[in-house]
Amino acid sequence: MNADNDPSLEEHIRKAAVLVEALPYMQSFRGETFLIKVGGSAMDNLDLLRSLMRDIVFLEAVGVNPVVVHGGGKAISAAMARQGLEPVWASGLRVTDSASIEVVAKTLEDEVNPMLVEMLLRYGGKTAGVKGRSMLTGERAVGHDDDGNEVDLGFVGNVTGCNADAVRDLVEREVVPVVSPLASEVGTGLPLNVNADLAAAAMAKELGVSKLIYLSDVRGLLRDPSDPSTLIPSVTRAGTEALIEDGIIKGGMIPKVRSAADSIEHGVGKVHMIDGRIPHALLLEVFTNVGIGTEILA
Ligand SMILES: Nc1ncnc2c1ncn2[C@@H]1O[C@H](COP(=O)(O)OP(=O)(O)O)[C@@H](O)[C@H]1O
Ligand SMILES: CC(=O)N[C@@H](CCC(=O)OP(=O)(O)O)C(=O)O
Repeated sequence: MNADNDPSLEEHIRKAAVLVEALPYMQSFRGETFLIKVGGSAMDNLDLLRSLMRDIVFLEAVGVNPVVVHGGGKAISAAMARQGLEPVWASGLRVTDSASIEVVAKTLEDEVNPMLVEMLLRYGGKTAGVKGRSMLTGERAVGHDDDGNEVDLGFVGNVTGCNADAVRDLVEREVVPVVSPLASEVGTGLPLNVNADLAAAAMAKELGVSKLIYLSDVRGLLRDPSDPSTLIPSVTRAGTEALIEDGIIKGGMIPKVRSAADSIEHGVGKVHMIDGRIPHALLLEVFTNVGIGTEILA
């Protein structure tokens, strides 16, 4: 049969060509570990979330070792509202009292984590949910109000230690770990609520991954957060500090970027910040040279 006069065959040939275009990327990433942080804001649309989980299964099938750390800030706020609890924030972190930490743990470990595991399984992935607090240790974080006064954040932690042996073990068995962002308090063993970006960066450092990929609801780092056309495609670690000093990077983006920069200083190859609202954002970023988000380099 001649492809010239068979449009359906031409379409199949085009699809094969798309696969082959990804070959050099697949060859260079084979055997590498990517830490993928899925933010709560990338979970708004369940169809897109399922599609993202399928892309993660795809990565695993072509030889990459994906490790997932998830957030779930929006789900926590919704669960708190159902219990009549009002979310309070300081320094971009949720002030977490003893009633709230129960909601945080239940939402992240018993709802969001199993949902992601279930989605990965549905696409034929091998996967296991992992409680962050079985690996991460932390100490109480201190927040600040707008006037710079210290705020007691309750059961909120900074990560001080990470024993990722359980995750390495899963990766070696080609199982995709899905990790929830809580830590055990040093000394007491109490659960601490950890910002998921910080948990992801700590694990990325410990695992020495080649890529740390943040999926959120913005195109990437923007010069003007309200204007997607101001995307910063590439920035160095030092460049991010300048963007913070200039007030371009604000709010919850500050801990994300600082922890990302710190992870690069400690051996992580590259950080990508991409928009989970774009279908196949992850595959586009990794397997093409389109570069749809922001990359942070050494
Ligand atoms: N310079 C910036 N570029 C992009 N987003 C920014 C910037 N400064 C602040 N932001 C805010 O950071 C948010 C993303 O961070 P965050 O809320 O922590 O996401 P997630 O919960 O998905 O991890 C964006 O929705 C945006 O409002
Ligand atoms: C201390 C703190 O703020 N913890 C976060 C943990 C979840 C998270 O970080 O979720 P996202 O990635 O969706 O923002 C919280 O309670 O919302």
